[in-house]
Amino acid sequence: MSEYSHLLQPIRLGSLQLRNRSLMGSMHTGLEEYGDVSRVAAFYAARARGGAGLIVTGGMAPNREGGVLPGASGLFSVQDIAAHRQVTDAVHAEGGHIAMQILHAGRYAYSPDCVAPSAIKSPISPFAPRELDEAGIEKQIADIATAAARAAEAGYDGVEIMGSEGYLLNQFLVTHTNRREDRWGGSYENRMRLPLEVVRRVRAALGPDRLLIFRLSLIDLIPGGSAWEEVVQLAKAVEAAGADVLNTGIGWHEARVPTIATSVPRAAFADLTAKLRPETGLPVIASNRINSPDLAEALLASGAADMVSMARPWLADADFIVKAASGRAAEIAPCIACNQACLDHTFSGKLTSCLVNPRACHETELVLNPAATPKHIAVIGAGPAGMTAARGLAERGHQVTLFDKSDSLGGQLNLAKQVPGKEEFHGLLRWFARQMQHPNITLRLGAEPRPDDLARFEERIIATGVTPRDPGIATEAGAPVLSYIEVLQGAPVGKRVVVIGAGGIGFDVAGYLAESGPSPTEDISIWRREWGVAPPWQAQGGLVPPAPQPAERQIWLLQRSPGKPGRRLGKTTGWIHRASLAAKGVQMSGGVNYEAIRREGLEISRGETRTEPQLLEADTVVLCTGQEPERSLARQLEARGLSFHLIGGADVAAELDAKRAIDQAMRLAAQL
Ligand SMILES: Cc1cc2nc3c(=O)[nH]c(=O)nc-3n(C[C@H](O)[C@H](O)[C@H](O)COP(=O)(O)O)c2cc1C
Ligand code: SF4
Repeated sequence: MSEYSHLLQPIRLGSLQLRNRSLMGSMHTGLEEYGDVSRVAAFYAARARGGAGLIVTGGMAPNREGGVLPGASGLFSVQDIAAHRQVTDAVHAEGGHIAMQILHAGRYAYSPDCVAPSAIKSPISPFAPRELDEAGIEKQIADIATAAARAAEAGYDGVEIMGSEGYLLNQFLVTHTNRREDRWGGSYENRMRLPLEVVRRVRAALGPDRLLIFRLSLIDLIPGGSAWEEVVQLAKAVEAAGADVLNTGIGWHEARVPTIATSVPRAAFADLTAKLRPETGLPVIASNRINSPDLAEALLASGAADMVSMARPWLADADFIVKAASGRAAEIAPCIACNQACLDHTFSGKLTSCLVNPRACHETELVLNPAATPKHIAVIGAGPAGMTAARGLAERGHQVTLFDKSDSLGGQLNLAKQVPGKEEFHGLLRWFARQMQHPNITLRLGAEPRPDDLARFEERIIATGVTPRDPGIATEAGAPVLSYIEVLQGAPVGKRVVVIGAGGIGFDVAGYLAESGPSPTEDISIWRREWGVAPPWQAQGGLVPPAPQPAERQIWLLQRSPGKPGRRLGKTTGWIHRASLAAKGVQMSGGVNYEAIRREGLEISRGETRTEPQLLEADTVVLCTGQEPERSLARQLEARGLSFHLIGGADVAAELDAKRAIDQAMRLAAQL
């Protein structure tokens, strides 16, 4: 029997028989708007081939006013059906099943034409919505039902109605956004009316045989959000209205609690799904931060859910289930929940991909074909760029020798994994190490090759990474200065610390120094206290006041440029880092000039006018002032007349950027 016997067990949902219990959760990738349906079809077909039991598409708008963005994809007319048919055919040809998600964004639509139950602007949108009148409400319901009928015609096995994350249906449910006094507002019965009417009409449009999934918000994480009893009441009513399955939705987009970031403990919300399961007769699906077959299996075995949704893990590895089912779980590329190439891209209007798998959403164009002429290739530097290049080249049939001067693989990933909230890097390093066990890769760790050693290779790839940049600040002899590398390698640090540089590394170092005791990511009760998530799920919206966190150290995090520190942090994660450090008492400040590092601390002045110097007393000053490309070997090769390719930090080292490094390495490996 497989170690994943629960995960791989078939399940019947409505009249649909699925081959296993894994659901690829809905993700709007931006591919749909690219205008090349074959790429969308290839993206989903790869996941069907990789064993996904059921795929749910990214949210499709039922009409123009309901689109997340003005150009958002949808099923607006019968003309759109043929394009969607290509996608469903491609998935079915691989033995998979696919449902289309219908998402009406309501006041979250980034458009001046957005609509909502009441004219209350969302804090995350510049547009105030128009309050729907009776006819407007009927139009939205009818458009959603029509989209469902078209989905059935396009060959989808069913639809998922997006009822969570603060979109239109969710907006009707809570008084936070629904102040109506007609039959669509007021009592909870009235506020439930729209979602329930949508379910009834979608069921009628689909007929009895297609699947109807309702994505239900189990915890809104906003003030005035639904209470648990209301969630249960809605679940029962949705069942009675004709849904087949309940999928878990967590938190509104405007919530100030992280719900999918890497610092969120794995399966942090699965106990909500477990609590809902006995309340209805419907199968339930757990979601959020479930990223390994072991965890999915454990949840199913414990009876927490009937199926497990994984969204981003299917970006990181299109062969998730095939690998799990064939004893190759260790080869599954792990989603580290960084959001850097997926959600951050979506929110910047860029095509989604994946930091660990740059082929995600580039299936047709970034292909590792067998090499026409296999070569002997040296890769110098075993960080993420070097390892990605080595593996890609090896898969294509090249013979690769991978050198690194240190005794271990991973380069700067070994530092990242020390940071509380970045525990996923341990798994990423294990996966990379496993990837290097390829018959075409020879590892030469603890080796610093000289140009003469490299002359015999047909290609040379320099991935030697970075060295910390010297910021050129006047420094008194004996001043207590450390580099971020020394700190993350465990050098002793005092109780009063100034961190110079508020980029990603500065934030990581401040977080590392501010945390004593167990990491909240590894202890869910600490995490809940830190973010004010109510453990017994009784509080309205699931929120309680966060517990104050005693500060172990006095920490300053400074940056030279004026304005908000950490502006270049991830679009969807920057606020989490700022809020987390603020809660730990870290003082963040921009517009700071570093005058001198003294034995007593850091002397600063402020602003362009350079105010009177002030001494920030500190026992340790930590430099997080950027990096320089490490190119000494490249220069030696140049002098020797040997050609080479530069990748990763050795090429561009403005800020450590594993996403760019891995993408660049993979593209080079595909070309050589
Ligand atoms: C790039 C991206 C786009 C998403 N788009 C949608 C969407 O259109 N509809 C939806 O219900 N959820 C969407 N989600 C949320 C996912 O379905 C899922 O709930 C979330 O990623 C947490 O699950 P995971 O940890 O398995 O990724 C999106 C997530 C990502 C990363
Ligand atoms: S970019 Fe990061 S969060 Fe997104 S799928 Fe890849 S590893 Fe996961």
